[in-house]
Amino acid sequence: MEIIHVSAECYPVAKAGGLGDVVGALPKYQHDLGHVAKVVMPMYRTKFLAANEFDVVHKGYTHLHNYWFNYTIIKERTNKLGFDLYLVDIFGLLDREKIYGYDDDVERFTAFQIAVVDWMVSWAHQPDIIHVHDHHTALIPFMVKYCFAYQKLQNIATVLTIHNGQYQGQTGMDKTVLIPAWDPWKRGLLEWAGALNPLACGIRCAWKVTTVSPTYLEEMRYSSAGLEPLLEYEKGKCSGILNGIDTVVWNPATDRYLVEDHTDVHYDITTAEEGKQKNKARLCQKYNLDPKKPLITFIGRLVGDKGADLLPQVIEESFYYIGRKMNFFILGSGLPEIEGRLQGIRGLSRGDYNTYIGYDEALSHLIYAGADFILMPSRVEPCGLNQMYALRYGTVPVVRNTGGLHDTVIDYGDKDGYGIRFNHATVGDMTHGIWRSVELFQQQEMLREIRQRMMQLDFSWETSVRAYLDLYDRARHGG
Ligand SMILES: Nc1ncnc2c1ncn2[C@@H]1O[C@H](COP(=O)(O)OP(=O)(O)O[C@H]2O[C@H](CO)[C@@H](O)[C@H](O)[C@H]2O)[C@@H](O)[C@H]1O
Repeated sequence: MEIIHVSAECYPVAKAGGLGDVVGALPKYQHDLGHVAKVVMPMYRTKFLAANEFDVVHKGYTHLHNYWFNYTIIKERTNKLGFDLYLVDIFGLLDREKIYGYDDDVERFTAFQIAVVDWMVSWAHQPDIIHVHDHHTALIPFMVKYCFAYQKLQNIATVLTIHNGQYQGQTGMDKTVLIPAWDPWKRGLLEWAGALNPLACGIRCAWKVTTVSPTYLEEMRYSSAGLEPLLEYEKGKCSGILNGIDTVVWNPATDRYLVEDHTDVHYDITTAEEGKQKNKARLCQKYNLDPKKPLITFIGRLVGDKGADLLPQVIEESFYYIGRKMNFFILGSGLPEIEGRLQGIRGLSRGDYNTYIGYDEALSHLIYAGADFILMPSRVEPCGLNQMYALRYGTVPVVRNTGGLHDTVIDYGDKDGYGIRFNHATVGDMTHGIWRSVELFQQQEMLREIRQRMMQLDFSWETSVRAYLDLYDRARHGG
């Protein structure tokens, strides 16, 4: 099968979160099973671009309403990522350092999608599947079906994966003029709740829709930022497929970020205790924390969906009610008020709290390796990768029982369990989770046993990749 993934992110080219991880891994595993998997993404000005060699494969000229633009498609020369990588360059729109966050993001991602389909129309052959990811690429299923210029592509099966349904890309209906001439009778497919809603449009127009865990699909039917009735209506074509993790990138025995001049800080299941101690010592030394106390961490976007707004109060209350028995370390960036509060409470630290505000891939790997616990108090968690990375690195996930966290973490109090689960994204529930972490840390023998159990778990792409292939087959042949 030939599968074209269209995405705004792909690790290691450009990543802002879990979307990048998934699009950097899934095609690789599809390729390993003998399929042709291609990734098409915008050509941002990232380090990857400067550090690698590319060939120009296509040049085109098209338009975004009355703005005509040239675009260029370049292909990474060596296929070093394990799949064919294509980057779309549009001068003045995509040639920026950051992925998101510009005033003209609607125009940028619409132009990107137009360039992708315009290029595909010129192909001599047709791929079997166009797989789009999240709202930035979710207009493509509509465009190939109803834009007059792209009719040649209308029989290609389209699949939309929802990595996070909270972000839908809504904008004014006036922006529909940006989409090249389309069947006016289909206007209703673009509109949801009075706005142009690319995610809702993708859910309606894609041949199949997936969410990144089965539980999240269930949850979306009663809580999905306004899309509930749509998910209920379209449930026949939706399925939940749990993400896997890239076990080559995320392996404590070979992790390229775990390097310390001349000291081997890698570890596997047989050397986990010692290996984690060494990484913890490095982390604690660097950030002025106490390696004798449990190290409880958080990595992620500092937004309400991740429960990050609760962290400052939880940390303060934990110190007050449980005592200074633990360290906290937070890595993240997001809403300025949460960043500010987390930085503000650094004044409370007695060598047991610190934070790094920003995005740092290498530091995140050191945290998975060196921490004892990772906190995920998410209000919404479509799948969550942090807990799966943590499990592979022998770090106990302390999670709210929701979405993909429900599907991947069993409380250590239950049969064959290994994590700590709590039910509500509240300060009380989280603080109780922290208290249980501190208690568990004091029972070192049990913690060792749990660590062994966690590190044996298999969250590789193996199963999920087959589920996607099966879904593609059903999309192509009906069913
Ligand atoms: N400041 C920082 N520095 C370094 N690394 C950082 C970082 N902040 C986050 N990361 C990294 O970004 C990734 C986060 O992935 P998640 O899947 O947990 O969340 P995200 O909400 O981005 O993804 C969405 O898509 C994914 C993929 O489908 C779903 O798992 C998830 O539930 C959904 O919300 C991890 O690799 C993490 O280490």
